[in-house]
Amino acid sequence: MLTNYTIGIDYGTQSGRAVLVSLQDGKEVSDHVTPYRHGVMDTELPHSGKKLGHEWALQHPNDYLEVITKSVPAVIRQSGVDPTDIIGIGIDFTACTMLPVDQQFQPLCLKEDFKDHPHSWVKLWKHHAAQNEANKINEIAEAREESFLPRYGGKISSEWMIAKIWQILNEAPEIYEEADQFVEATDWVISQLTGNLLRNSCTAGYKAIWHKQDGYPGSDFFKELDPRLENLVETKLRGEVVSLGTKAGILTKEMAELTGLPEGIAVAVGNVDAHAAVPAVGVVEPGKMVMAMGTSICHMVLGKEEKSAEGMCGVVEDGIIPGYYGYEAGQSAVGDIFEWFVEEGVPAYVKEEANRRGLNIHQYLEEKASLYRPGETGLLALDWWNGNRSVLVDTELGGLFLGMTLQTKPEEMYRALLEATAFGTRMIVDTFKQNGVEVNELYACGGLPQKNRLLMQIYSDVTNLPIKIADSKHTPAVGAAMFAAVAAGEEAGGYSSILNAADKMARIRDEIIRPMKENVVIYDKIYQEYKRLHDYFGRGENDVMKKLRLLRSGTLE
Ligand SMILES: Nc1ncnc2c1ncn2[C@@H]1O[C@H](COP(=O)(O)OP(=O)(O)O)[C@@H](O)[C@H]1O
Ligand SMILES: O=C(CO)[C@@H](O)[C@@H](O)COP(=O)(O)O
Repeated sequence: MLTNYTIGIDYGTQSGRAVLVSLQDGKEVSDHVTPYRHGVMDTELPHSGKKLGHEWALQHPNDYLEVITKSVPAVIRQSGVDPTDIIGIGIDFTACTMLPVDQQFQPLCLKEDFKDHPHSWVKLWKHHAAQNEANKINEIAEAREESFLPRYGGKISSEWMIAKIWQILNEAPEIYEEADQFVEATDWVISQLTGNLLRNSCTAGYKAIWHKQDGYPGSDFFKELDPRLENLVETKLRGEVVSLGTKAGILTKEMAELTGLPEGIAVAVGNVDAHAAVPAVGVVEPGKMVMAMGTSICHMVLGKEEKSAEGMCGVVEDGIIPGYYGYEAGQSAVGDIFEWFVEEGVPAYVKEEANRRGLNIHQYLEEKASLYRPGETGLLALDWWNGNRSVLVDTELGGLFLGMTLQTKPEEMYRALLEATAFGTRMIVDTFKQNGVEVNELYACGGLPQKNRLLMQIYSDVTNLPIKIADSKHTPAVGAAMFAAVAAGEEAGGYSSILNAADKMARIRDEIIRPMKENVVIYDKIYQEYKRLHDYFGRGENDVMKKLRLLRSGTLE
């Protein structure tokens, strides 16, 4: 056991990161990042340059394979570890990131006949163009009093599998017809490593309305959505759904040659990025909320009973850790909002000054924004730059700044954006608590906790909760490596369960960020105003944000 290692790969929004992890203590021996060559394709297709509509977000499946062929050999090389000591590999992915494939699991977008068709490509989690379909799914599910709806906080999101599939059917029936199956990218990558296509219970549960006891919604529900969808589950969503930590198969000879890994090692079934992070910070019991903080935030918490909370993304039995109900909620833009501001919203003098001081713009603005006390900017923002995932589940909402004057400074606006995202998290925490899901402390992982100290203090002050930070550069990847150790099994030198793996491998920093009393009091007052604005613009009292969208698309009647 002591000399064994596994590899975990975290497929994020902009890059894939591999880590080689020691099974003895969870230490990341080496890591390597491969940025996606095609990034997020949200304006046009490769090859043809064909324009994409508003709210589209696609990816290139070959970028995922490039992460394997570049980052895996790199981590083996850097580590100096003997490849024969590597006993398994696992991955986690953004979700629902899905694609249509043919019978040989080949993505339709890689076939000559379909490469110029936008609907043949991978739809990234943040592809929000299936909102009409999501609205209809919700309307019909509500009218039929479908029992699955409360498990998803009352609403199915346009980010998820069924809405995305239905959009394909509506806008490109020929692609729908041609697809042998629609699969999560995480399951597709595993099929490329093993030759087996298995659906993991985590993405199926959270993103495709699958339930451990009830399975998918009935064919009568799908038929009412659209008669052409009646047999979707038995046809294009068919396949075994297996639990996390299951061995999907063994690494193929071809993949072994491409990566330098031994042929035949265990490959774990796919997982979701945020969910994989939970055991990696040692959270295997209720009351501890894990925030995977990057482009977006996913909020994960475990419970002993199945409860319903408005706007949560889902509660899935065994969805994160076996034996518990796993709850997920989220904010669909966080780091992305800060990036938007840094790229689109700061004047030249800020860039020059940051440059002169050898800081990036985030660092420069964080430093300046830290000099303010809560409330001092006089600003309040709504964090809906990419819609609202929880608790409103509405991708058609937009961002808002309030209180600007001729004296407003960029650092004040940056601080207001950091605060707005913290208020969004508080809304989620409060909603869970009000519905009987315990949240007593926060655990943070992902890129943001390491990059922005002010942000973390604001989150602690706004929620009035202590925050523990992951002691790992790529926490979800470590989680994926832990599930790989479980897939390999004790007999191969791995672990018999994810609880045992977490016990030995989870790592958090010693330092805890604690709420500062004087800040908590002021933020509590500002939060009441945030809540009022949130409800006013988000719950239908003033639909101006939606009207503006309709005006933009020329469809306001
Ligand atoms: N110093 C910073 N402060 C706040 N946000 C930052 C900072 N540096 C980068 N970001 C944001 O972090 C996000 C990337 O987060 P990361 O966790 O690395 O990636 P991913 O979400 O793809 O997993 C980007 O949206 C970027 O704008
Ligand atoms: O929605 C989920 C998980 O359910 C995430 O994959 C999605 O928010 C993307 O996460 P990142 O911000 O890229 O870490």
